[in-house]
Amino acid sequence: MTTITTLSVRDIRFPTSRSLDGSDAMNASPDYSATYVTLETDAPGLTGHGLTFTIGRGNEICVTAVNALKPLIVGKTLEAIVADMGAFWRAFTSDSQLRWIGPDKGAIHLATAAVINAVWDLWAKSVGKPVWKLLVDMSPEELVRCLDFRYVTDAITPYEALAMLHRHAKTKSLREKEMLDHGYPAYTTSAGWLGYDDDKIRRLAREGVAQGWTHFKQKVGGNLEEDVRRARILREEIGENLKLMMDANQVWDVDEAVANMRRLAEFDPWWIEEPTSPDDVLGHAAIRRRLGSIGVATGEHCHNRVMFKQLLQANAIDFCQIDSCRLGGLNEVIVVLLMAAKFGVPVCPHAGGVGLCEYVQHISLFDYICVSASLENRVLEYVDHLHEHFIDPVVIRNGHYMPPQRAGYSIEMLGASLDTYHFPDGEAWRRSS
Ligand SMILES: C[C@H](O)[C@@H](O)[C@@H](O)[C@H](O)C(=O)O
Ligand SMILES: [Mg+2]
Repeated sequence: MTTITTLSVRDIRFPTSRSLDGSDAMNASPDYSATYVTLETDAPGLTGHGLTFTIGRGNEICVTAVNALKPLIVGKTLEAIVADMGAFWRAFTSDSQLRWIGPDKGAIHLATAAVINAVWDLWAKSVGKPVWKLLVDMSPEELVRCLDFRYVTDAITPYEALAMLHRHAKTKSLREKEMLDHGYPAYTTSAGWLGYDDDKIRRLAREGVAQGWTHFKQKVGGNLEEDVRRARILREEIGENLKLMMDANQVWDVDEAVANMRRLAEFDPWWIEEPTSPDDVLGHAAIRRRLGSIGVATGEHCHNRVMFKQLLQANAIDFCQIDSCRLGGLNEVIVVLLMAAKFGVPVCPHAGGVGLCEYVQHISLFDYICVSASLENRVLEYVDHLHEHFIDPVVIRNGHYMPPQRAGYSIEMLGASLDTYHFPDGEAWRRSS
């Protein structure tokens, strides 16, 4: 038996706002941050790691929320948890006094993701596999037992999920081999941050094309004429044939989104991401209907499976952008992957931030190998920041994520980075104050 003996949590922040990396129309100066969780066990050398991504001051609230969740996990055995992961997830998200400040949303749900993902990391390490491979090697029955379908059975039942997983089970090994050989297709956001000047955008786009990227994302939603100018620069650099996506990070009202995207349509955007409030399901549906040929993408702020269910039922999205920390960890992510596959909507996970690329590669590999069995209209986000702080950073080859081989969820950070960027007393922060 392996008992989880302690949970510790750290407030880690990177001063990315100084270079405006990660800046967008809503988040002018984010400091990419992580609420970083470590689960110690009584098994020699076995620890689990998880994080939730935030962008600065909110991080301390997530740290406090993780501390509140501690009694729900410390003292449990790994064996008892994984024997019925679905039941564990249900219990973990059902503590009545903590659920009151959710339910299944906000700081408590972000904190849930950090802990739940740490459990997956621990589980995968205990069997010596990367998380994607742990999932791929499970039978459909074992997988479905990890999930909680509460509130979504009107869209997908566990029986349907089982049937969907069985449909592709026989051909799994072909897709696994394909992924190991070629990797999972990705797109880059690195050239398009709102705070970058024109020269930097041009240089980064040119470098991106030379590196083999085929899909580029641009931030929009500031001044419309500036958006137009930057889109022109990007199109000049990437040409007509590569894909350009736009991301407004929620700044527009519905009518504004339609009007502004009609103006930007001459640059042939493949999708408009977060055109309006992430909670406005019907608003997304209206924008999608009115824009016609421009796809609507959202999900990085979609906080639970119920919201995704509604976006899918309302035909509101062309691309489903799950976030590995916004949802309550991998269990809830898998429920959304299954629903999206049932509705025929491709999943293009949100990444970037700190650690999100490391997480979502596992999710997209599993999605392709076991759930969707399709790469059509699917690209995984990539941003080239902060990977150097991870023990097992992502590997990109020719615009593709190469499957990680090391056991776990690839989210463990280097001890020196944890010390340097610890807020507020790490060296990186002491220097600045
Ligand atoms: C503040 C962040 O960098 C966001 O701008 C980023 O997550 C973005 O929405 C994205 O799609 O990558
Ligand atoms: Mg975005």
